[in-house]
Amino acid sequence: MNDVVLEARGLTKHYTSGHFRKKRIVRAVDGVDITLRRGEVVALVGESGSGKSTIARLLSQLIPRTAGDILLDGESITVGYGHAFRAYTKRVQMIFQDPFASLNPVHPVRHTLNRSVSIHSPKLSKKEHDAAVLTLLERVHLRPTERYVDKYPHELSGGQRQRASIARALGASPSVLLADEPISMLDVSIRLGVLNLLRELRDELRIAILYITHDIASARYFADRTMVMYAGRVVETGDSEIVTQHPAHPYTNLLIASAPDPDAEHPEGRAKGEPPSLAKTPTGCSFNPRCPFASELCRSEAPPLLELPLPVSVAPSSSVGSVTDAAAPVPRQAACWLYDTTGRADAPSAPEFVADALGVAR
Ligand SMILES: Nc1ncnc2c1ncn2[C@@H]1O[C@H](COP(=O)(O)OP(=O)(O)OP(=O)(O)O)[C@@H](O)[C@H]1O
Repeated sequence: MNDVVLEARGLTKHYTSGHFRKKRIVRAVDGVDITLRRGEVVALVGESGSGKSTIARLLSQLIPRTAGDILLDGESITVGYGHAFRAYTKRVQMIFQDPFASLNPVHPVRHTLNRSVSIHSPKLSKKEHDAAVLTLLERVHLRPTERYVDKYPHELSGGQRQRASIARALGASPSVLLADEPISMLDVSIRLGVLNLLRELRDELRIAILYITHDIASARYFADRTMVMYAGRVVETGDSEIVTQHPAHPYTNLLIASAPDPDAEHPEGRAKGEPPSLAKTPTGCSFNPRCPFASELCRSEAPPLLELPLPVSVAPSSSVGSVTDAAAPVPRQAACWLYDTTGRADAPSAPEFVADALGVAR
């Protein structure tokens, strides 16, 4: 069974800024491949400015792409506006960081959900329509639904507002949710509840979810697969447990090492050093100025995404269960010359964590 719903190949977005001779090209997203499957959460992790939100806007077709292809149910699709855009939006919905962005402050929740239901299911009777609105609230656990339906956004807590905006997105019965930092503005104590709700939607409605976050620890908890982005490119991708427990790319290592302490006063956390300007990325690997292991090769040539073996400790054992029953292992890749197997003399020498990432006994 092919579970792929939404796919992007070579997704690229370059912004032009400045005028005349000072014109600069900002390479916000450069040649990114993403596959979203039914009933699966993919986390897109990276620092501010790495291009995560641009990917969400490209996938939702809110902005045009510079290059690359987007496929919905295997068919290449570019929508401009009008009917084609509305039909696409019905399948691919966005959830924003700030729930106020999708809830009109001057209207009660009922108004927002009425609109969502009537846009996406215009043929319902009045009774069916009203029931659909309450079902949406039930779906996001805003109970008793009769009470929440007449609340204004300012009468709801941050978590309740985010639940209402998720209900609004569900009004379209989407196949894909693009969730851009859906919990980062919420109180730490209620973040887990919202992630658990999204997980329920993944399992019960089999929705494909792209979860955008700067918090790699939450990716481990919530996502099936994790993609790490740096300066507009994917630098590591694989099963979330493997990427977060046996990171392969030096940048993923840095992100994990600087992961926020949840009890800290300012739990945002920051990796040491600064990401490059996307208008003037370094030659070779974009991460090389911050990388303690960079060699001459890293400074001169950008590494491709290289295929990595699964660590022995987590690789599925062929002696357990039937091979045909097992889900296909998630491919694991890193864009780093540390994993070059062609034996180039100018390649970097492997630090200790590489052995762990490759599953070689230490
Ligand atoms: N409309 C625009 N015009 C010019 N540059 C832009 C535009 N939108 C985004 N950028 C640039 O593209 C890069 C990627 O931005 P993006 O918002 O996708 O990153 P992000 O990883 O989502 O960061 P954050 O977590 O802060 O939202 C940044 O350097 C940003 O300044």
